[in-house]
Amino acid sequence: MTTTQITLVQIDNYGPWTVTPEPRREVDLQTLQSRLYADLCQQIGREDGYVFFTRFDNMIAVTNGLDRADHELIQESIDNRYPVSVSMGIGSDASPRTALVDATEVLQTAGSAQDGARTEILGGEVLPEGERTTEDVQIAHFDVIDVTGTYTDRVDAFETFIAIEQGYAALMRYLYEEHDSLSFFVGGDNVIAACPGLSEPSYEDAISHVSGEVDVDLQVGVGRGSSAHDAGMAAKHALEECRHNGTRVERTATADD
Ligand SMILES: Nc1nc2c(ncn2[C@@H]2O[C@H](COP(=O)(O)OP(=O)(O)OP(=O)(O)O)[C@@H](O)[C@H]2O)c(=O)[nH]1
Repeated sequence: MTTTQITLVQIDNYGPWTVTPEPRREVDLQTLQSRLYADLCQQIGREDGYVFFTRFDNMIAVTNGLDRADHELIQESIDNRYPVSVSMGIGSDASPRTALVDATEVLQTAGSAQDGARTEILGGEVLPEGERTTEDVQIAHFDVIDVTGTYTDRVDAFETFIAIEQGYAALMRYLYEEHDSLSFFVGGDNVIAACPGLSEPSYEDAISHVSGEVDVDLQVGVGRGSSAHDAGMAAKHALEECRHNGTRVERTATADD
């Protein structure tokens, strides 16, 4: 069984900050957001977690292996170096969807995202070290089959962008509603999903659904591990197997098999 630890990272009181004392230059906000995301990638990644930019003001991380002190250190470091601070809510569950619901509740219970008095909240429980297993995280790494030949080298860049985004939208909704999974666009033609312990037919169904709905053809590599990094690397290797074998779904074997 999987147990995904999810951390919701929310910039404190960001809405008011973007317009106080008057609206700030958009390019400066974009620079701040992308630097903060890169920073979190590095700090969470150092502990083998993954973070996804999501809406930038709210970012979602898979943080199996990060304890409370790791979270605190990241918050302190951000506070010391940025004009904004971040709050973090943590949740753990077999279902990534439920883990995120729990993580979200931690912050919502503490107050509004636009409450100037609610800053640097850290709440929720991390997975106790003794309860972690080598199969806690399941990561699925999707990409569009031959995006280069079908889109990038053939149609204009915006047509390609629309096709990729539509594939992403169809996939994220299907995996969320049918399989409690959280999917994130990570650039190029790639989507990474944090999933519960799904079997191969579930992935085949997801790929067929996206193909039927928006005519975008996907392949997926699936991996398990004790952390997002471990599971994600296994998924990348499995995706290479898809490319090598011409298959749609490849999954590294797990103890559940
Ligand atoms: N984030 C991320 N992006 C990747 C990765 N691999 C490729 N990309 C991106 O995806 C784009 C397309 O690369 P590929 O998916 O290898 O190209 P393709 O033409 O679809 O070829 P096949 O995947 O072999 O069908 C690249 O330009 C990168 O932007 C990855 O592991 N992670």
